[in-house]
Amino acid sequence: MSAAVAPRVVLVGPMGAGKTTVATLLGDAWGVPVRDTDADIVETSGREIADIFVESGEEHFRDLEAAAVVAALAEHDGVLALGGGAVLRPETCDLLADQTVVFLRVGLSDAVRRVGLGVGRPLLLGNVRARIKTLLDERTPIYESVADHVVETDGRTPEEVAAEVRELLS
Ligand SMILES: Nc1ncnc2c1ncn2[C@@H]1O[C@H](COP(=O)(O)OP(=O)(O)O)[C@@H](O)[C@H]1O
Ligand SMILES: O=C(O)C1=C[C@@H](OP(=O)(O)O)[C@@H](O)[C@H](O)C1
Ligand SMILES: [Mg+2]
Repeated sequence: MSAAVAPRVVLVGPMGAGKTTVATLLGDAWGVPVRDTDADIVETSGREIADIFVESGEEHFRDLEAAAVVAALAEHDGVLALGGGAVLRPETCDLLADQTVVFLRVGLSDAVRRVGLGVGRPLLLGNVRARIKTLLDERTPIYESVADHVVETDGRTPEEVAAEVRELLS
């Protein structure tokens, strides 16, 4: 059974897919609030994402992220953007089964172009292109498994992507 409060849409996908950007455009278009689990984690922990990874490790970040997803799904009825690795936790995927989930797909070249040097995204430290390729290979099947809709973002502007999401959900 769906919760009484539920996001209108949950955006998933890799770093650089445009989840954060498109969430804001959708919120503006629909006139609903926007949440992003990365921003929620920064606010509740008082630390930047990169600092959490460096000081406390990825697993601790994933714990905070899983808790941020639970809170957002329970409290928020607007647009919700997840971090790219949120789907690594099976309990998060289970929760997404009751939600309307859109997978913003991005290919390797566009993702690399968009994240640049990966500043602020600690998992990309080192060879950004090689790291993104590994993450895309590992995670694409998970994004596909939780998604109700897949929207391609390569070669498209965030506005075009947001327009397709709006059309899909209208
Ligand atoms: N469709 C797009 N085309 C070009 N650049 C984009 C697109 N979507 C997002 N961007 C840019 O890519 C970068 C990463 O976007 P962001 O929304 O933070 O992605 P995510 O939250 O999925 O990691 C930002 O600089 C953003 O302006
Ligand atoms: O893919 C990941 O593991 C991560 C994605 C980031 O969010 P975006 O996907 O919004 O960049 C952020 O949560 C963190 O750097 C880890
Ligand atoms: Mg983001």
